[in-house]
Amino acid sequence: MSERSVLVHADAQELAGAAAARLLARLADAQAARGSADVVLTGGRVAAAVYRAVLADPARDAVDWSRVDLWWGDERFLPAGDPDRNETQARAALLDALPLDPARVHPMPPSDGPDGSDPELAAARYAGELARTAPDSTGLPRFDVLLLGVGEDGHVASVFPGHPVAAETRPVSAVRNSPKPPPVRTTLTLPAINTAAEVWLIAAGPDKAEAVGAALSGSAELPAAAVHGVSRTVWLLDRAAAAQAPQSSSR
Ligand SMILES: O=C(O)[C@H](O)[C@@H](O)[C@H](O)[C@H](O)COP(=O)(O)O
Repeated sequence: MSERSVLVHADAQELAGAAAARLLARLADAQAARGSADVVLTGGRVAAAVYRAVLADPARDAVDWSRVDLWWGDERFLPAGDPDRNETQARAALLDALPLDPARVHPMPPSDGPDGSDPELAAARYAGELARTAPDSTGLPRFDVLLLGVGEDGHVASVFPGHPVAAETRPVSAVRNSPKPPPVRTTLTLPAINTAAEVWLIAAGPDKAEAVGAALSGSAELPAAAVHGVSRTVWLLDRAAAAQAPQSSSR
């Protein structure tokens, strides 16, 4: 049964530093155990703060970045290099400064890539890339850590409450009419997210308090309430985002 931890930090800066330190330790442990590590990145302001904190953390050298596979949980379906792409923002915040193996960095396809402006084809292409590195018949790599931000509406990745993508069973899906701009995206779906060994939900600020509180209370209609790691689910919050968390949850 998946274990849940809820860790509350004084503010967004402390949260980002703690999440970064935890991520580096987890990647180093995965490499010690199996020689490599797979991490799934997400987008948004909080995630970008975590990436910057990883760059600033001296412990980043404890990870052999040439043996890390980087995936994305979702992407805005925009041309390569667009400043609004999650990949562009992750590269600027961290990735371009790391000695990564380019063959092990797996961005979701851009809208000017081989599939042109068809997000369904782009989603299928990414599913194929995932399957190519899968160690078994699941069609997915062994994700050691899958990072998620949390939207004010309780979305994670690009899985939005009440949107058809929330019921999708294929591992990767196109998203049209996203309530959060831009309107077209690609995303891992809830079943794919829930194959990760550890799922980390990272949220900061008062505007997330209601969604975080509802998700931790088990509000079934929220994607943030529906995600869990196979071995561990970790909520990394600042005090403002944890303000409505049920008391029993904080530890
Ligand atoms: O593409 C995206 O926008 C993200 O993947 C999205 O899921 C994000 O993580 C949340 O909306 C939280 O964003 P903030 O951390 O900026 O509030």
